[in-house]
Amino acid sequence: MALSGVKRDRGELKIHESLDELCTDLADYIAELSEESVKERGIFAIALSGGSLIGFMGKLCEPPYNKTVDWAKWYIFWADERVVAKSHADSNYKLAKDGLLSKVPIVPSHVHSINDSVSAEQAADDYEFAIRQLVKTRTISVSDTSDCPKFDLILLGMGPDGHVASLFPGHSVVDEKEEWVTFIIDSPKPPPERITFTLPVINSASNVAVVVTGESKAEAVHLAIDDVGPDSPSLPARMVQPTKGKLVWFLDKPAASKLDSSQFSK
Ligand SMILES: O=C1O[C@H](COP(=O)(O)O)[C@@H](O)[C@H](O)[C@H]1O
Repeated sequence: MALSGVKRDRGELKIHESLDELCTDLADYIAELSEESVKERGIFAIALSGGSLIGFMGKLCEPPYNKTVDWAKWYIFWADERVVAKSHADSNYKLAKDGLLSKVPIVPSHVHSINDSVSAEQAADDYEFAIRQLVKTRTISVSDTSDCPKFDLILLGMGPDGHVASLFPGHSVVDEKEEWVTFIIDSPKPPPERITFTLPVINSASNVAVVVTGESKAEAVHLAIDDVGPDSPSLPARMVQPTKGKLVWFLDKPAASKLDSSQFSK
């Protein structure tokens, strides 16, 4: 690993020499959290994102992880989803199914995807309702500081504009405080209709990992992590600040290339 450090208030930074190294480190991290969570409460409730993230999780489908991870204890959710058919190329569910879920022995009834046959608003309401039922049975834990669900792990990607899940910079959805799951119908990145976890839910998780690669995202990484002062735009990625949970950034060197390394504490 090129550099690993802790940045005050911005969590742990893991900067990798290569994508292969990042993928191995990410698989180790997820496998360890799964083991801890299953030991502690018999369940691992994990929320995925779409985009490049799923490809980076590919090593979980290979030895040793495909045999050592307790897949039967996994419950799968999505931190954001596009409101398209599950068979559509833009579907985050399809991406995860093709790249991960179909390759490991996850219990089909543990996979909680959205209702894709209703409006974005209804899909968000239905998804929040489903999560509320699973919080009642403690399949998903509950935060002790808010009434929010406490996922064992939420995995996020980040766009070059600094969006995470489907929380886009300057969109009112970023300010949503009441709902657990909300919707947008005017996403600046296609497709336009999406549902997304809100920041209170993301920030109530036990663990949040943000996985970012490539030079095109270096400026957003800098704005999301460095001490940039009050006049800089506050990106949704910067608002990812788990209240009690642990935040880890998985970066490659190009994505980390604009970080102010003098601000690192090793
Ligand atoms: O639209 C989305 O974009 C982000 C970032 O995707 P990436 O391909 O640039 O990694 C993703 O995390 C989110 O889930 C997705 O809906």
